[in-house]
Amino acid sequence: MIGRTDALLEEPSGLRQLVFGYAVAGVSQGLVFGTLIPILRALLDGTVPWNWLVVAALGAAVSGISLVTTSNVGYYVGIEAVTDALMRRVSSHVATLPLGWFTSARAGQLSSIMSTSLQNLMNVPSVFLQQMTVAVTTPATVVVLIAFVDWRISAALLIPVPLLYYYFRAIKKVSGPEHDREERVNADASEKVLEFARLQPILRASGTLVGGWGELNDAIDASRESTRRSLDRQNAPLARYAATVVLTLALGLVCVAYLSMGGALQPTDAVVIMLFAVRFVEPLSLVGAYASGLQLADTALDSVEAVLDAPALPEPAHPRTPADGSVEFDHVAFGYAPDRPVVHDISFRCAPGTVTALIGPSGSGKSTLTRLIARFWDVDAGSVRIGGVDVREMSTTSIMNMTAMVFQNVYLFDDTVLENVRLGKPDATDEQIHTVARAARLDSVIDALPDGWDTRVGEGGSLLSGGQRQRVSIARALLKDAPIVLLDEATAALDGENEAAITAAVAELAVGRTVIVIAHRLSTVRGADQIVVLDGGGVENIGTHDQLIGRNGIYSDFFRDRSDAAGWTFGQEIPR
Ligand SMILES: Nc1ncnc2c1ncn2[C@@H]1O[C@H](COP(=O)(O)OP(=O)(O)OP(=O)(O)O)[C@@H](O)[C@H]1O
Repeated sequence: MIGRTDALLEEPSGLRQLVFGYAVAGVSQGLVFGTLIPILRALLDGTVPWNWLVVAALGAAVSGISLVTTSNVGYYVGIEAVTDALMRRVSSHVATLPLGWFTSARAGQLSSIMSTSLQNLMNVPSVFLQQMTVAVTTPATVVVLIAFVDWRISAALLIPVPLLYYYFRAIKKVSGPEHDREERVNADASEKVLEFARLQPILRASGTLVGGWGELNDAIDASRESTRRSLDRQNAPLARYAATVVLTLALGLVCVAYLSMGGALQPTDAVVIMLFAVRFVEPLSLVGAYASGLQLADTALDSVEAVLDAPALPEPAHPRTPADGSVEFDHVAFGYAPDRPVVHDISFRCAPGTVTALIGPSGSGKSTLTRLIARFWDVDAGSVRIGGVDVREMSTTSIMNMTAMVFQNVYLFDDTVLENVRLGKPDATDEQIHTVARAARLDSVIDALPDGWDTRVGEGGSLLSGGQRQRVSIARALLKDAPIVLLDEATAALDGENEAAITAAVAELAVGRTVIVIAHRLSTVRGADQIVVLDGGGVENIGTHDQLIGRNGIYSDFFRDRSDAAGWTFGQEIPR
């Protein structure tokens, strides 16, 4: 575990030094017990063993001081050198990962690493490592000291040790997958609780709440079942370990009794060694329980390792600068899983300052294409170019500077509206923010808010409506003033005011910029400079509204089959 932690941190964490400090405490504790033999012998001879008493006092002092100082350093190592340093490593690595890595499952995984896994590691240096090291070094010292009196007793005590080690490994082995399973099942249950809270209006309206919500009940049952199963599976090796500890003590005591009956052991020595034997097994009995804790720390390191192993987005050695804001797909193929392409042989060009509408049935690859432009993932074949430069030859900063994204389900920070817009350009003045707010038709929203610009938007922007959140997102994009805008038009039914405001705001956004829009509204599609119709991950047709209407294909079928197209939304409704 220590080696893995040091490897993950790429520098020594200080855990080895801590083990050394705790070992000094454990050995000195064992030596203090060892002085009992000469002390008792001297007392029975009627002398006061001052020298041994001094040794015992010194041993106790060394043990106490090293235990206190090492565990104090352990707190520091746990908080700063391990937990904090790993959090920083994870955060800085995550910042280099492709945006496509951040699925909602990964976000949950990341949050669980930062909150639970790394917190589990925090106590390892000060508590767990201390208990474990002392529980091993004290009995080890005691057994060596017993050997000075009679080696056969030490041998008897050591016979079951390999068995103890075997059961220790067995407990650790079974608890590994169980911890993983428990972590997954508990994360799922927490996710379901959140979903249950969010879905309240729908669940109540549909009467699904009678008898509880099945999915939540199932998740809670699975969580309980997983904990029960985990305890069950650890129970057998734990019981075997405990029985072996008792066997060790019994062997030691039988050996002492045998030797003292044969006269090989003085009665006083026999009594003290019996005490030693008890002292030998006492800490060992605790070690079994530490196996599960050690595995918990290993599981935490596994999750950290999984994130750190995710390959960073390769940055070009010599980044190139795009000539303009054009976007071009050149025979692009891409799939989320190897050998399962989601889009294939995609080729089209969006000239600078034009609007391209992407339409097509659900799952045809519209979102995937917009995200490939911002290099959420790298293509499997072909090339995505911005201003004539392959995005893989551009620095991530340059791609981010060139593109602004206005997607559905806009996430806002739990801060004021002003600060949420400012994110588009952190050094923007309030005046610049007010100007883009007017263009994004956000000013009317601000006027109606209780504290105007200083109104907090709640977690994720929950205090604003979907349409209002999208206006904030458009204002951000306007403030950023990137030459390329990737837009996913809202599919949700918007009220008249939001609909008109967003249409006007998008029109502002389109002025002088290259816009690639996943279009759901007829007005957007009609007004686009080119419409790219996708089907089954390929380009089915490209042209303007007038051109496509005159050709056979999905687009003209759509208009022919429906007489009143004005109120339709594209996307899911396009027939195959
Ligand atoms: N992160 C992902 N991991 C794996 N598969 C994905 C991922 N995102 C999308 N897909 C799959 O890729 C295919 C194309 O999805 P995409 O979201 O690009 O289509 P779309 O045309 O935008 O669909 P919609 O109109 O429903 O949003 C679908 O089969 C989808 O299930």
